[in-house]
Amino acid sequence: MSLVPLRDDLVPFLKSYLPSNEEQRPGLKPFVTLTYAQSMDSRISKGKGVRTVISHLETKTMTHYLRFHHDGILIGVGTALADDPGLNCKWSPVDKIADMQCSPRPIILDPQCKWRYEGSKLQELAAQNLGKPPVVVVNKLPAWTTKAKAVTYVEAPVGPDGKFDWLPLFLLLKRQFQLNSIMVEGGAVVINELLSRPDIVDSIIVTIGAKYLGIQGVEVSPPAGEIEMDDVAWWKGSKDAVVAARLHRT
Ligand SMILES: NC(=O)c1ccc[n+]([C@@H]2O[C@H](COP(=O)([O-])OP(=O)(O)OC[C@H]3O[C@@H](n4cnc5c(N)ncnc54)[C@H](O)[C@@H]3O)[C@@H](O)[C@H]2O)c1
Ligand SMILES: Nc1nc(=O)c(N)c(NC[C@H](O)[C@H](O)[C@H](O)COP(=O)(O)O)[nH]1
Repeated sequence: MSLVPLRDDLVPFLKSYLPSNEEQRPGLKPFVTLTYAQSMDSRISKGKGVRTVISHLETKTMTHYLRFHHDGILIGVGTALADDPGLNCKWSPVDKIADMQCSPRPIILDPQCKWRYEGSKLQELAAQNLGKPPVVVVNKLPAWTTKAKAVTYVEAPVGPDGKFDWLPLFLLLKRQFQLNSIMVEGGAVVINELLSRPDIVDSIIVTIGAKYLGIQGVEVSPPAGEIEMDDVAWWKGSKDAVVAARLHRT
C-alpha cells in the first residue's frame, strides 16, 4: 500500500531530532534514534508475536520519513519473527524515487540465529531492489549462514545475560558498515533496555495511538524506573500524537 503524503508540519517538528548529514564523528558511536508506536496503555502490540497496527496513516508516513534520514534500522529478533517486517523506506522527496538507495540497512539482533532470510519480506524487497539486505548480529556463526550470500552475518560477544553490549555493538556497526545514523524500531526488549541508556540514545520519537491494547499486550516500561526527558516537543495529528525528546543525561 502506498503512503499518504507527509504532513508539512512534521518536517520542522522533527528537524532538531534527526541526525545531521554533515556530522561524521569518526571514532564515535553513530547517532541513535529510538522510535516506536505505543497505545494509550503503553503497549506496542496486542500480544507477544502479534503484529498490531497502532499508527494512523499520517504517522506511518512519518516512520518512513525517519527511515529516509537514517543509514541503518535496528530491531530485535522478536520483532523480525513476529512481524516479518520490510524495514525499507517508501518515502522520498518529490525529485527522488523511493528505491533501495533511500532505504536504511536493516540490522537484526539475533544472538541465537533464530531468524531466516529465506522466504522473508526482507529477501523479497531486496530482490526487487526496494530494500537493502540485512546485517544479522549473532553470537556464533552457524554453518548454514554461508548459503545466504545476500545476508551479512556479524559475530559479537555476549555477556553472561546472553546480550550484546550496546556501545561496542553500535561502534562495530558504524566501523564495519559506515552507518553514521541508526534508528531503533523495537521491539520491547530492545526499547526497554535503551530507554535507560542516555549515553547511547540521541533522540526518542514516540507515536501515541488513540487506542488501548489491554493487559495481554507487550508493554514498554523501563525496568530501571523513572526516566527524565529533555527538549520535549509534541505534535498532534488527526488521531495520533508524537512526542520527540532526548533522554536526560546527568
Ligand atoms: N509498535 C511498535 O512500534 C513496535 C515496534 C517493534 C516491535 N513491535 C512488537 O513488539 C513485539 C516484539 O517484541 P519483543 O520484545 O518480543 O522483541 P524484540 O524485537 O525486542 O526482540 C527481543 C530479542 O532480540 C534479541 N536482543 C534484543 N536485545 C539484544 C541485545 N542487547 N543483545 C542480544 N540480543 C538482543 C534477543 O534475542 C531478544 O530475545 C512484536 O509483537 C512486535 O509486533 C512493536
Ligand atoms: N510506527 C509504527 N507503528 C505501528 O503501528 C507499528 N506496529 C510499528 N511497528 C514497528 C515494527 O518494527 C514493525 O515490524 C515495522 O514497522 C514493520 O515494518 P514494515 O512496515 O513491514 O516495513 N511501528
